[in-house]
Amino acid sequence: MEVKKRSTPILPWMRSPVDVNQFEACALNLVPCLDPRLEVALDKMGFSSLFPVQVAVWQETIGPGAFERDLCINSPTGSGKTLAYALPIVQKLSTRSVKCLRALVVLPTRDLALQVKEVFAAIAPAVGLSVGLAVGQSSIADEISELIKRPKLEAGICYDPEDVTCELQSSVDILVATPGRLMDHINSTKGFTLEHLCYLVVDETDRLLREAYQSWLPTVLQLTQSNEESLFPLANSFLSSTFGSLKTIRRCGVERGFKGKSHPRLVKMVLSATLTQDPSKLAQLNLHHPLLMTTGKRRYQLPEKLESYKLICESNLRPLYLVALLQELGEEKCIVFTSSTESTHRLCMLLNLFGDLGIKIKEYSGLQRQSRRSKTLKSFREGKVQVLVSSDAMTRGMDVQGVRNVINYDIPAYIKTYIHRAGRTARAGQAGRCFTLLHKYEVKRFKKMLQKADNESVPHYSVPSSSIESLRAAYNSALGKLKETVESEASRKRKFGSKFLKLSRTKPTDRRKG
Ligand SMILES: Nc1ncnc2c1ncn2[C@@H]1O[C@H](COP(=O)(O)OP(=O)(O)OP(=O)(O)O)[C@@H](O)[C@H]1O
Repeated sequence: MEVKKRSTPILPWMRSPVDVNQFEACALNLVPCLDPRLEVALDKMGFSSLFPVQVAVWQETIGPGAFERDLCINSPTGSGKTLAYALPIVQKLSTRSVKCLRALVVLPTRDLALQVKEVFAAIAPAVGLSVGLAVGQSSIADEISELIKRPKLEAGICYDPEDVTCELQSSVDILVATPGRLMDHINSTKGFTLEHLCYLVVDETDRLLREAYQSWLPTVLQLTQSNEESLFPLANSFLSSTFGSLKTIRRCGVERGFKGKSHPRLVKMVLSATLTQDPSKLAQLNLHHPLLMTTGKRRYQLPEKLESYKLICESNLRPLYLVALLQELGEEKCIVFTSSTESTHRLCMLLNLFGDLGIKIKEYSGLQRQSRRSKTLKSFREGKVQVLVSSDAMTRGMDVQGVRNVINYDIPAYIKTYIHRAGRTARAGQAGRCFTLLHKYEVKRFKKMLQKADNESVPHYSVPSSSIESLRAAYNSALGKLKETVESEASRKRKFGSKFLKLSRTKPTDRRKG
């Protein structure tokens, strides 16, 4: 007997969203109330107009009725969600007189946070605001010195650091952070406070809500609520004593509160191309009278100029089909997605053992060190690398100019994954293609999955059999070399592992230092 899956009830406020499709792009000089300094900054970025989602959010956040409601923005990949929240926040903070941390943007990964920081950094200085980053890219000490301003000590007078804590002040107005590093600063950085926070952005919300990351969200919400509401009275008294006398409208509101609520309240903006509708997940955000902004009627939407194709092949011939396809695509920037870090590593090695394909291919995955990943990403952005073989580390939010093609070497398990992977191309109104390599038994499942994004028919893409045949000899030789490379890697790991084990047994303190 078929068991019917119970559908999750939709929250009432989600039933009447604002449709972003009703908005049109708007030339910068026609955007109401836009600060002329920000217009110049946007112009320098090469932007001549605001995209529809940016116009829709601007309308809700600037002018009468501004930010009366928290915003939940569900708009396709590449539609410009970053600027949609960055621009109103920067414009709203442009009139602030005292520097303190007033806007916090949280993202799930370091590379994404870096990307978003660049957007803020391109506009915020134009109105005298500074932006900080807390992602663990540098040592915690370096990060603290970027984020917290120390008082200038008079020559010859030596203060005890405990005595100067009341003078500590934030060096930044806006902070872009990953949850882990944010929690490090909350727990141990003197002078780091969220008590003046006016704006909280949770980007890639569904991903961030899926993982608890040391309870970062409840902690942030508690530290920004009025004293009456706080479950952390000790934390609040610690913060008040460290921050001393700095009075902002927000802080006074938090202190006084009104019926147990702070006023002005903390404004929240949550965004994703696949925003969750799960009431229990959304409840964690404690949204105030939320307004849903979405594009079209469908829950999942692919970019307008994205073309999706399926390529059917035998499982054991997939590498051959991939190489033939890459050869057809030539030097166009392309991302190849696999289902795991392990297969990313092996596939990238195999492709590089194929002989001279005339394209530079690199790996990008969670298995690698951050420094290595950042270097690869930079080369890919600069066009020195044309093909990136990636695990799902590259799936969400990453914005690389000129990516014309995405290839799903492994079929994604969920429509959400398909949407985010495919969304690395066809961004900002550009055209792009997404190819999915399938075994014939996977075709039905793939079709069903894409129907959820209103993509009924995905045409076949065929690679001439002559191309496949001509690659067979090179493939067999590459497979042989791959076996040798994998074996030598494994023996190196074993050697390193036993050395490390010996060291860790004899010198426990050294290991901790390392
Ligand atoms: N007004 C604009 N004019 C021209 N280009 C823009 C504009 N706004 C954003 N862009 C560009 O559009 C691209 C996509 O923007 P962004 O990364 O914010 O998309 P997104 O909606 O957040 O996508 P994702 O869901 O994948 O994270 C970026 O390259 C950005 O520079």
